[in-house]
Amino acid sequence: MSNVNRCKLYVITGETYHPGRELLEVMESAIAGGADVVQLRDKDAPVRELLEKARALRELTRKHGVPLIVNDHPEIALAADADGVHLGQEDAPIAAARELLGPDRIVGISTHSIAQARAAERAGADYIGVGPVYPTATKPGRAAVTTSFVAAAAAEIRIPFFAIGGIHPGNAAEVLAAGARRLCAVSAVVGSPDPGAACRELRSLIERSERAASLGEAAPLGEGVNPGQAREVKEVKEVKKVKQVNEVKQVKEVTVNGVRRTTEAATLLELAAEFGLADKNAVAERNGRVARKAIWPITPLAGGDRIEFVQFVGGG
Ligand SMILES: Cc1ncc(COP(=O)(O)OP(=O)(O)O)c(N)n1
Ligand SMILES: Cc1nc(C(=O)O)sc1CCOP(=O)(O)O
Ligand SMILES: [Mg+2]
Repeated sequence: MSNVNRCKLYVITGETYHPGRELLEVMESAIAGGADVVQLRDKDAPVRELLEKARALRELTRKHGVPLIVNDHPEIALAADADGVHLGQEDAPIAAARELLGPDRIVGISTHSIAQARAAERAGADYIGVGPVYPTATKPGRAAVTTSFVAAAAAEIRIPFFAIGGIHPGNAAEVLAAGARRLCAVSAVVGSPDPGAACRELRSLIERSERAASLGEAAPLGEGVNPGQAREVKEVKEVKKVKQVNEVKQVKEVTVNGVRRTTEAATLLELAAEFGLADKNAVAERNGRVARKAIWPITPLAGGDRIEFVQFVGGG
């Protein structure tokens, strides 16, 4: 079965957003635009109808090599041979879904606080939803968790997380800057007259944020970045470094704004979170080089590092 690690743009069905257009046509357009994981979510359909939709989406997603997740119903996920199930905090427990679906299918869960995110990771979830980042008509009445939860998840959670809730091309950059590497959307995609175009916009923002993340860190203050091969080599090195630091949490001594302290933070974002800066308008310097906020999640910390944080207040 598939894994979600490689997935960046998660699109969930929402038929009320596209009256007069077929489910399969809308989702095929989303996939063509770059949706790389799809969820069947239908809160109103009777079970038999839900199973039919799941089977139809299974055929479509299989044709395109995209994982299919079924919302709420592990048994329908199994019957339709979907790749996995998405659970909410009030749905079946992760362990029960895992028992039914086995070790290879995907079990994801919604989280609305860092405590729930930690619990999901401990319980063996394959991924979590982090949201709703913004208020959304798709989930009325649920309070927004804001980008501060995104930043906290980026600093701490090691399984993949998808930021969800009110995300659209106009605010996705803010969510990505807070540390999200994966986005999830319903209305912005399936409610768009051109779901493929909406996905292309979201994907291009994700890819731009990834590029910014891997480019920025090596640039000394005021100096440009060399394009081409050097960049690719550096990207690979950065990813390897972050993987290594994420595997082993080490106590290290660093100097922050001139003051020595010990920390277990593995990345600049984790260190920023210790100072309450993860969701603030701030910039950092690491060993004399500017590290823009977009790259904090992938900037490793090493013992002896000298970090300067500058927080901007009142727009200045
Ligand atoms: C990827 C993803 N994240 C969150 C949700 C919401 O799940 P839940 O809280 O169970 O609410 P419903 O979708 O069931 O109304 C999701 N479906 N997918
Ligand atoms: C179904 C759902 N779950 C959420 C959560 O935070 O758990 S937010 C959400 C709705 C997402 O839809 P849209 O992209 O239209 O805002
Ligand atoms: Mg649910």
